[in-house]
Amino acid sequence: MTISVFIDGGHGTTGLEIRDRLAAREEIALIELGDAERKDEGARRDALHAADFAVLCLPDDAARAAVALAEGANVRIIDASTAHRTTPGWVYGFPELEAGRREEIAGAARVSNHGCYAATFLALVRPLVRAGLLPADYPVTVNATSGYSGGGKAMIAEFESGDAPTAFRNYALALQHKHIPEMHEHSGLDAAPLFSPSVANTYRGMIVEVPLHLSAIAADAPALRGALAEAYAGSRVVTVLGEAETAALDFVTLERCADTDRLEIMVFANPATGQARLCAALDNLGKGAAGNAVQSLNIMAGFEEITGLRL
Ligand SMILES: NC(=O)C1=CN([C@@H]2O[C@H](COP(=O)(O)OP(=O)(O)OC[C@H]3O[C@@H](n4cnc5c(N)ncnc54)[C@H](OP(=O)(O)O)[C@@H]3O)[C@@H](O)[C@H]2O)C=CC1
Ligand SMILES: CC(=O)N[C@@H](CCC(=O)OP(=O)(O)O)C(=O)O
Repeated sequence: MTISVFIDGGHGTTGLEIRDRLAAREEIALIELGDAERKDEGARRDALHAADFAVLCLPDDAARAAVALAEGANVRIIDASTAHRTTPGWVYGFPELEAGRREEIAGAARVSNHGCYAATFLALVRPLVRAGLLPADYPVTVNATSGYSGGGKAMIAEFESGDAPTAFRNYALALQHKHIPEMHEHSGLDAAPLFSPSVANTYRGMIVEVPLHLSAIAADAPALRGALAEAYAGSRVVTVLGEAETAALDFVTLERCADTDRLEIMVFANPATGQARLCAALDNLGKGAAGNAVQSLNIMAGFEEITGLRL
């Protein structure tokens, strides 16, 4: 079977990454627009109406407009933007997050790709809330660092301007960020987490950490690790490091999963202090964006789920 795929925003950071993963695949025919046409509404409408699948790699407002342009077409859409991540009628496209989610993605006409920070956070927290190990009323804090490609073309240009502004900076200091609604809604937590993101002067990669006081949750590290391992058993994309593997680590680098589509989870803990750090690493452009979009496309089209992924 051959499917046709249009990447709207295909010249942007995420769009090019998805193109990289799809271009060589015989079962996929890409519908591509040249520089003169790629922002032309008529050309984009035609492409959206001609394609079996469209992947939107656009700013939020442009993604909403693309969905309107696709009205009346049979095209099935994966939106990589933030626009539809908590929108009724859209499936939250994180296949590993819930039992049955793959099947929902497989049958969906509208799938929203998860946010990069949100996916990494949810991968850590959602199985623990579901298992009752992390009480829904626990006041969760999320510390996260991204490579600068997370900010798209504009931030890449800023960091690569030849006069790199900084090695590392925090942001979202007004305690608002576009990923918080999906982090809250899909975690099962009562309250929104306190999200503390930062960006480092390296192109790609991400680490997300959730610190926990074990005395407040009545679960120890083996129980947390066990629940996470059970949640992702059999997945080649989301993996949980065992106790010995974790103990051998002195640090986790931002680049740990860079240039891959993997998401790796580690549970660090000290029984003497009763403290733990849930930690996960991925590539913001890999499982955080393009890798996950391709995984969802594979599921929707009935292809082997990990075809084209960098594992
Ligand atoms: N970068 C990342 O790590 C991640 C990004 N995302 C999401 O993916 C989406 C794309 O992000 P990213 O690739 O980083 O952004 P970029 O800025 O790198 O790319 C966006 C692309 O969209 C094009 N574009 C803008 N408006 C229109 C329009 N009206 N019609 C057609 N094309 C248009 C831009 O054109 P031009 O080239 O002329 O500027 C650009 O090529 C965003 O919603 C982002 O939130 C999701 C997860 C991670
Ligand atoms: C470093 C940086 O600026 N990152 C972006 C988030 C990455 C991204 O594009 O988020 P989506 O997954 O929602 O698209 C930010 O904090 O706004």
